[in-house]
Amino acid sequence: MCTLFFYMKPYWRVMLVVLLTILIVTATGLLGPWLIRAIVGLIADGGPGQAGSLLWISVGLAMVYVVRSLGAAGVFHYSHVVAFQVCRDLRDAIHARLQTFSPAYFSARQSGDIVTRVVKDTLTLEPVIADAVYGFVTSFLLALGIMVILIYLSPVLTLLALAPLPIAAIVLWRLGRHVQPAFDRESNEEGELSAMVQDQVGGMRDIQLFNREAAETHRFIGLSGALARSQIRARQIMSGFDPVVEGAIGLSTGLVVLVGGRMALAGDLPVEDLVAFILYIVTLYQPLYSVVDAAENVQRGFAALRRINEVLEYEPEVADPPGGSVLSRAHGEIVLEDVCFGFQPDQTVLSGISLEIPAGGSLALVGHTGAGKSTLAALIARFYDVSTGRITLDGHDLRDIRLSDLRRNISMVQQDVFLFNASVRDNIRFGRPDASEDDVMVAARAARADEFIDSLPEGYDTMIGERGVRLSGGQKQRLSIARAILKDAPILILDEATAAVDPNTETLIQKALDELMRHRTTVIIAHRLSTIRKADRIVVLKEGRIADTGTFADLSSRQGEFSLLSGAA
Ligand SMILES: Nc1ncnc2c1ncn2[C@@H]1O[C@H](COP(=O)(O)OP(=O)(O)OP(=O)(O)O)[C@@H](O)[C@H]1O
Repeated sequence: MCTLFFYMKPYWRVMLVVLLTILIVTATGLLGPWLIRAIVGLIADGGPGQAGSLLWISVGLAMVYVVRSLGAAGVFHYSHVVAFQVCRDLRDAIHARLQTFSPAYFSARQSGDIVTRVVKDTLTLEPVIADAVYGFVTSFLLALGIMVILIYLSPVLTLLALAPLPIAAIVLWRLGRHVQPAFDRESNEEGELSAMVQDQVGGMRDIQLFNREAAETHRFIGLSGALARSQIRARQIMSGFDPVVEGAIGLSTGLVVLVGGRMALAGDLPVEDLVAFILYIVTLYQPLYSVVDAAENVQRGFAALRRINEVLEYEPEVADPPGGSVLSRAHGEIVLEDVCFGFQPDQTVLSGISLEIPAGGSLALVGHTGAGKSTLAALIARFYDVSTGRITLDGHDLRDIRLSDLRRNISMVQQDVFLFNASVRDNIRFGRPDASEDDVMVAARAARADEFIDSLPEGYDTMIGERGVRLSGGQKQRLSIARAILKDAPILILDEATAAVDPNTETLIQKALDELMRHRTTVIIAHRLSTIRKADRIVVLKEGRIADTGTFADLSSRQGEFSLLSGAA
């Protein structure tokens, strides 16, 4: 709830307008039955002189309802103005927060669930802010005003009229306690369903290739059915609310008519006061009605807010150091001192790694699959923090350098290339949005990507589809190399950068990469040992430890782990 108020605060002026309008709506709501009371009084008194007064009160009554409806329109409009803006701010905040999380956060969660939190959960709060918050304020003010009037009209009848209220409130509260877990379950299942659809859409080729359509449909139907059951269960509990309120109104009105009617017959209560009393009781229970109506939104809103807060309050494993040192362009000396790391506390992926890569030097990491090569590269880019030991860049512990400065100094070409659903040009420009058209073309040429780009229907303007689906694996890899070339960072990490291209193209790209590596500190990960021949130093990793190290010539002449890998290559 605090989160909600925090995000509503900037809109206090508009909220003040809404509050003033609510006062108008409340005042006119109280005035309506009062004028009807006056009309009944006039009629009861009778006599020829009453016709003029009747006209004026009728006009007044009509005016009251016109003003009330205009006020209600104002409340509706401005409350939604606030609500949608608060939702937008929350959405922006949660999205901005996600940008600061390390890969550990994303690998532990389903992307569809994260999308649901950003897009859907934030919108679930809209009716809470627009209707519920103002609904509660209006209801409270209206109830307060009516109580004053009722006591003024007849304290005894007021007591009778209010008798069912505590019972109704207790029953509603007890029902409400069951609704919240039902809505929590519903929200979580919605997230799971989105995640499943996202997963299935991404993996549709494999689903079809392995003939898993029926099984996946069955899985979907299972979760979809569970969601429907949760939704029905929550509404089933909610359906108990209406009869409670209706029952309370009925009981209250019945008691007032019985006792108030006898009082009127005995001449102890003017008939117009009895009429007004009955009208006010219905109006008094009306707020209870809107509270009940709003309750569903509020319960759903709370469930959504909990999921939003989980993201907003999540402490990223890798964070900017407070007052971290500023690093403009690094020389590129990287040192690993007795580094150990595991993705989970009880897991060891790398242990006892000590390495030095001088500025401008190149280091190749080789080893069997799963040896920890990509993990080591990820530690240098500080996607994760080391468990023990430390990594330094130009003598600074990575944890002391501002993340944006560190990442600005690193270009990475990864095995699993990620491209955005944008034009070829924008994808190459991703790391340097201000790059000129010429710079983009020079980078594309250096990565041997220019030829295939020119053959695309719209050249550099061609949209490449989600994750670059309209390109081949080798084309994607060349675009990602062009992107790294354009970024022009002093540290280059090539993680199987040429694995997806044919041998001829690989030779061409290798030339471009050799050129690129010349002035940069480079970490190369490759299974094809031919690509690391020129590295200053090669480190052989085995089960997360350094098994051997030396130049290509050194290692080739020894009968160690490297020769086993060469044999495999
Ligand atoms: N996000 C993760 N969470 C948990 N364990 C992981 C994660 N990523 C990798 N691992 C594990 O860490 C180990 C090292 O993986 P890594 O990707 O570094 O190996 P690699 O040497 O680069 O392999 P390859 O040559 O196949 O790319 C593996 O056992 C892998 O299962």
